Amino acid sequence: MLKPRAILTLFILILLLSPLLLPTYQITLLNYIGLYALVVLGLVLLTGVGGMTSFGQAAFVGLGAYASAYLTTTEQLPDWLAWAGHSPWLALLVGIALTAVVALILGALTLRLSGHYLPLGTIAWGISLYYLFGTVEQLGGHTGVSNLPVISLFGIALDKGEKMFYLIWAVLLLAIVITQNLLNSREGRAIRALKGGQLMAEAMGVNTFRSKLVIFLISALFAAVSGWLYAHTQRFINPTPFGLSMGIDYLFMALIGGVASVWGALVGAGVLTMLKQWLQDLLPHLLGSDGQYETIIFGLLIIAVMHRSPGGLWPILMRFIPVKLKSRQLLQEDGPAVRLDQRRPPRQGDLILEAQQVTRRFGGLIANNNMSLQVHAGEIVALIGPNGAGKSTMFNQLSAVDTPTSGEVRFLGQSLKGKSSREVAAMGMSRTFQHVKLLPGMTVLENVAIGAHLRGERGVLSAALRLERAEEQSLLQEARYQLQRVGLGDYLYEEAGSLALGQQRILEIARALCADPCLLLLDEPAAGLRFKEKQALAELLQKLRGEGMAILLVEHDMDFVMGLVDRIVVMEFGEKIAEGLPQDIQTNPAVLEAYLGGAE
Ligand SMILES: Nc1ncnc2c1ncn2[C@@H]1O[C@H](COP(=O)(O)OP(=O)(O)OP(=O)(O)O)[C@@H](O)[C@H]1O
Repeated sequence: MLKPRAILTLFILILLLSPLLLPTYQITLLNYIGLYALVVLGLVLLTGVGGMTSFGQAAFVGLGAYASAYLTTTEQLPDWLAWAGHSPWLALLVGIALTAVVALILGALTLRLSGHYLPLGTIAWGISLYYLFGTVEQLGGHTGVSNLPVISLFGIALDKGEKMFYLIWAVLLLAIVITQNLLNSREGRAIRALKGGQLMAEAMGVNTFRSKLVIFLISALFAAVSGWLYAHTQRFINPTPFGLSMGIDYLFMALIGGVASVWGALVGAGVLTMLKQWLQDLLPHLLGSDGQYETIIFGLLIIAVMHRSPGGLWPILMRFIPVKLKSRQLLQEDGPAVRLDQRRPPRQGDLILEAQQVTRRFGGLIANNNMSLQVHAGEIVALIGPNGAGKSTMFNQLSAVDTPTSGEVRFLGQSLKGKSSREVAAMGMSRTFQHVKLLPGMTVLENVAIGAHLRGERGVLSAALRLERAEEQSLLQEARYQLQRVGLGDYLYEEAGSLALGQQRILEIARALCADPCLLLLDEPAAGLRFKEKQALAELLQKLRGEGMAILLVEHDMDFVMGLVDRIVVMEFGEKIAEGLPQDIQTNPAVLEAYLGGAE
C-alpha cells in the first residue's frame, strides 16, 4: 500500500523531469492542462463542495488576463495606475484586487439566488464580461492585445513554454495544497456543510452566506491567476478563450474529473484537454475536415462518462491506485490540545427560556395558538402531543428558525425578535433535528466538530496556510470528548452516513453539546434507539441536568419521557392542554382524551 506522500513525491519528480524529457509540443499541452486545472480546482470548491454551479468562470480568467495585458502593454497609463505598469507581478496584484472586487459584488448579487437562478446569473455575468473585453477599445477589441512581456522570476526570464511550465505547475500545486488545507479546517467544515446542510450549519452558528462568498471569491481568484499565467505564456490575448463556451468546458472538466475531489480537477483538465487534442488530430483523417465532428463526439463522450460514473473519473481511478487516503490521516492528533473556553453556566433554577403567548399561523391554519412555556437551568421539560399538534413548529419558534405571528420568545432574558438562528446559537442554545441533519460523507468526528464552530475564530487565510493547527486540535479534541461522552467514541472516523439511525441521533446530541450550550433543544432524541441506547441517553441527559443544563425535548416515547423529565407540557391542535409533573400528566383527563380518544 503506497503512502499518499510517496505518490505525491513521485508525481512532483515526474513534473520536474518532464520539460527535460518531453518535446515542446507536449509541454505546451501540459501547460494548458495546468492552467485549466487551476480554474477547475476553483469549480471543484464552488460546485463540488459548495453545491453552486457556475458557467461564468472563464470571465474571471479573462479579468486576470486582461488586467495584466492592459497594465503591461499600455504606454501611457493613468497616473494612479502608473506604479503597476510594465511589471507582470504588479499587474498580477492589481488583477487579483480587481477580481476580488468584481467577485464580491457579483457574489453579493447572485449567491442569494436559489435553484436555477444562480447558474443563470453566472451565465449572465459571464456573457457580460466577455462582451466587455471585446468592446473596450483600450483592451484591443476583438483583435486583442499582443506583445505581452515575459514574466521574470529570480532574474530568470520565463520566455519559453518549458520555463513557464514550472511556474504554472508550482502555482497549481500550491493552490491544491491551499484548498486541501482549507477543506480540513473549521472554515472548511462550514463550507462542506453548504451542500445539503445549510439549515443545520446555521443552527450551529455558521454564516452560510459568508461561506458561499468565500468559496466564490477563492474560485474567482484561482481563475484570475490562471488568466494571468495564460496571458504571459501566450503573450497575446483576445476575448475568445474567456467566453461562455469555455465556461461550459471548465464545468465539464470538473464534472468529468470528479467534482467532489481536489485531484479530480487535475484529472478532468488532463483528460478533456488530451481528448480534445486527440480527436482534433484523428477525426479529420476519418471523417474529413468539413465538420467539427470532435465537438459532437466530445459531447457524447461526456454524456457517456456522466451516465456510467456520475461522480466523475477520480473515484474510478482511486479504485486502481493502491493508496488509502482517508480523512483519518488528516485528523490525527498532533499532541495534547488546549481545552476550549467554556461558557459560565447559569445558576441552577434560573429562568432560561420563556415563550409568552406564541401564536404561529400558516395562512388559515393556526399551528401554534397562544403557547406559553418556561424552561429553567437544571430542568428537563418535555413537549408532547399527538402527531400534527404543532410541536415542531413550536421548536422552530423557540430556536428562531421561524418567527411567531404574535407573542414573544425570550432566551436568557433577551427577546429573540429579529434574531437569526445563528445569533441564538451564539447565545447558548443548541438543537437537534427531528429528521436527522448530518453530512453523510463526512466522518463522525468532523460532523460533531461543526457544533464547535462558534468556539473557534481562526479564519480562511490561517486555515489555508495551516496556521490554525492549535485551535483545530482543540476543536477536534472537544468533538472527540463529546463523542466519547455520548458513547460514540468507537466511531470517530466512520462516515456519519454509515451509522444506524439511532446512533445518528446521538451524534446530533454530541454536535449540539460541542457548542457548549446552556439550553439543549432535542427533537425526538429517542426515536429509533434500542432499549439499552435509550437507557444510556437518559443517563446522559440526567447527568447534563445535574450540571445545570436546561433541556427541552419533543418526544413520542412515553416510557422514556415519564421516567426522565421534570415537567411535561402537552399540546393538541396547536394549543397547550396541560402542564405538570409526569405522574399528574399521566392521569390528566384532557391528555388521555387527546391521546386515547377519551378512554379512561
Ligand atoms: N411551513 C408550514 N406551512 C404550512 N403548514 C405548516 C408548516 N409547518 C407546519 N405546518 C402545519 O402545522 C401543523 C403542526 O405541525 P407540526 O409539524 O408542528 O406538528 P408536530 O406536533 O411536530 O407533528 P409530528 O409529531 O408529526 O412531528 C400541521 O398541521 C402542519 O401541517
